[in-house]
Amino acid sequence: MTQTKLESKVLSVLEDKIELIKTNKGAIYLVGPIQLPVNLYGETIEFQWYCWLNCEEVTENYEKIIEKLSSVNLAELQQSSVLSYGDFSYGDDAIIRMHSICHTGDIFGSKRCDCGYQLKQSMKMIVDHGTGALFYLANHEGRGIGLFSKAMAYILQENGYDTVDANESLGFVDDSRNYDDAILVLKTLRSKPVTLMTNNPKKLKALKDAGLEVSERKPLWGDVSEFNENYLETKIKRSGHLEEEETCSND
Ligand SMILES: Nc1nc2c(ncn2[C@@H]2O[C@H](COP(=O)(O)OP(=O)(O)OP(=O)(O)O)[C@@H](O)[C@H]2O)c(=O)[nH]1
Repeated sequence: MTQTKLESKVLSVLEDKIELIKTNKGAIYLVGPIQLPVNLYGETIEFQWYCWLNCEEVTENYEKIIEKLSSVNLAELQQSSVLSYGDFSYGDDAIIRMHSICHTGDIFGSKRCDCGYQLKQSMKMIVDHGTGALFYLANHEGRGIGLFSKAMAYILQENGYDTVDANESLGFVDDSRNYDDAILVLKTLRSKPVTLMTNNPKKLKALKDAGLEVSERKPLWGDVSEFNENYLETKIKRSGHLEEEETCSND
């Protein structure tokens, strides 16, 4: 597609739904909220959906950004998004999840990990809680190694390596995920404390280091089977994932 001049109606409809968030590498353009009715365990639940795009260009002239979209092959890249539920900006008590994309677990329902279970269960916990958000982090595949390298890591795991050794044997660190952009989006959407659903202390630390108040952590274990028991055990023994529920201090 070629770059075209926008109709004024298109611009006026879209620009109210775009927010600029400055980063140290440029900007995040956050678009939303968009109504998203979701089929969650057979029930239709109304979420609010936002998506964001990272750009080096920083401008409040959104026309410049929108006009470029058709000439940049965004489908070849990954964009992250967030589903919010209830009064996420102002509700006193909100529960959130920073979910790292897992093509095999989230989409195919692979039982080699617990990701698909965690995704659905966290959405259910948000709805049960009444207010919350699920951040779906699209640049986190394979703990940051990407899908193709994860396939390689799986082959190594079929040959006796655990998750950590497999990543490291391919020249990666065990976990290279970064939460900075998601945290900036979270801060834009909400300033009050949050409860975090995770077993991973690094996610807690990332939020606290960014000055966010995390009032509580909710663990998210489940869907244990013969296919993922070694993977789950490696998370606790080697990656430092936490087993028990606990209240977080904010120091
Ligand atoms: N490299 C690698 N990544 C995996 C494997 N299985 C799942 N993943 C990825 O691991 C990420 C999820 O990380 P986990 O360690 O399961 O969990 P976490 O996100 O650190 O912590 P929780 O918040 O408790 O889920 C996703 O990006 C998955 O794609 C694997 O065998 N090897």
